[in-house]
Amino acid sequence: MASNISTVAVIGAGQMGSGIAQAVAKHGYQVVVYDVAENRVRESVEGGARYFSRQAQTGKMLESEAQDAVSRIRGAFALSDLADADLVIEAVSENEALKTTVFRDVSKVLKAQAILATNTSSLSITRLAASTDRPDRFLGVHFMNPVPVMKLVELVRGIGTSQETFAAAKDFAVSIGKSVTVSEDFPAFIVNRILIPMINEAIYTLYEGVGNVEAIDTGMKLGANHPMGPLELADFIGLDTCLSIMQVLHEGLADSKYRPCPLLVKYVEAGWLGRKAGRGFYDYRCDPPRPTR
Ligand SMILES: CC(=O)CC(=O)SCCNC(=O)CCNC(=O)[C@H](O)C(C)(C)COP(=O)(O)OP(=O)(O)OC[C@H]1O[C@@H](n2cnc3c(N)ncnc32)[C@H](O)[C@@H]1OP(=O)(O)O
Ligand SMILES: NC(=O)C1=CN([C@@H]2O[C@H](COP(=O)(O)OP(=O)(O)OC[C@H]3O[C@@H](n4cnc5c(N)ncnc54)[C@H](OP(=O)(O)O)[C@@H]3O)[C@@H](O)[C@H]2O)C=CC1
Repeated sequence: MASNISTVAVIGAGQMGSGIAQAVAKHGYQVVVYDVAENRVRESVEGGARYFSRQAQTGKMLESEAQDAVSRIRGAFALSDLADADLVIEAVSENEALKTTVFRDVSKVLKAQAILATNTSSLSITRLAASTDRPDRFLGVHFMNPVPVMKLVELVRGIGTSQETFAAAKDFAVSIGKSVTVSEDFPAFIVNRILIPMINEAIYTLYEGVGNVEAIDTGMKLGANHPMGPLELADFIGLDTCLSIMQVLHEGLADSKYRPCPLLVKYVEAGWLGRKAGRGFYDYRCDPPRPTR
């Protein structure tokens, strides 16, 4: 475990917050998970129990280790329950106004020395830091989905992030078994600057009728050895998140090559957000999932 960090709070109990809680609890930290939706908190804690039970069943953890890990994740139903956190990882939806409101509210209950980290996929770390009471103790700690499986964490300093904060976050990421890369604070950082325009291009390829969903995904899986096709991956990430990232790239870099595909906009407007909504480029209510185009 990293020195000076024993309790980690996760705000936002969606797919990323829940995965972060599992990865962190697995490595000995106490974890507190908070979400505005109480049912999400319960589902996240239950999801953690299922994850560790599978780890024990498949021999990846001893039964006793798995049970200990489960007991380290607790749900929180008020921000005041996060008061003893040494590190807070914010993983609410990719919306700047929402995130700054969360930082303002949580700052009131945190210890002065607590580190505040954001799992944002694209937003300016410096600008988010400026909305907090601790820009020196603020940074981007960008996990990849699914968190328990993916090896990388991208670290991003804001202009005011202190060296101590950066070093503590790096030690923490390494202590939970992740490899670290460092990105400068530019829209969407490194991984998403490259990955999400590729996904957007796949959606244009669909929009312009070059190929259907199946042809595009099969092409990239078998032709480029990607583990998931780009449309399957977009559904996995969440189409709302993909659109937000494209908008940040488009506005932040002022280059038309980042224009979000109108079909992506349409799917998000329809509420077809991908796997988490039951429908996106595939309909997950069918088994196996059926392409929607
Ligand atoms: C948007 C952003 O800001 C940044 C991002 O995250 S971009 C997205 C980055 N992620 C990717 O690109 C993921 C691409 N996809 C993959 O790598 C793979 O399809 C995958 C790892 C998700 C699944 O791999 P797979 O071989 O097809 O499936 P499967 O055999 O079922 O799973 C492999 C392992 O992952 C585990 N796994 C799969 N999904 C999981 C999840 N959601 N949570 C926990 N574990 C999971 C499985 O349990 C399995 O573990 P074991 O090997 O220990 O049994
Ligand atoms: N999806 C991905 O592949 C990746 C996403 N990220 C980033 O992680 C963050 C979360 O993404 P993801 O987990 O996919 O999104 P999800 O939509 O799965 O989860 C977001 C969660 O935040 C909750 N929430 C909304 N407002 C608040 C609030 N005020 N306080 C607490 N919780 C709130 C949402 O609740 P409700 O649904 O009720 O609104 C939801 O449970 C985003 O910044 C995203 O860019 C980073 C890496 C990869």
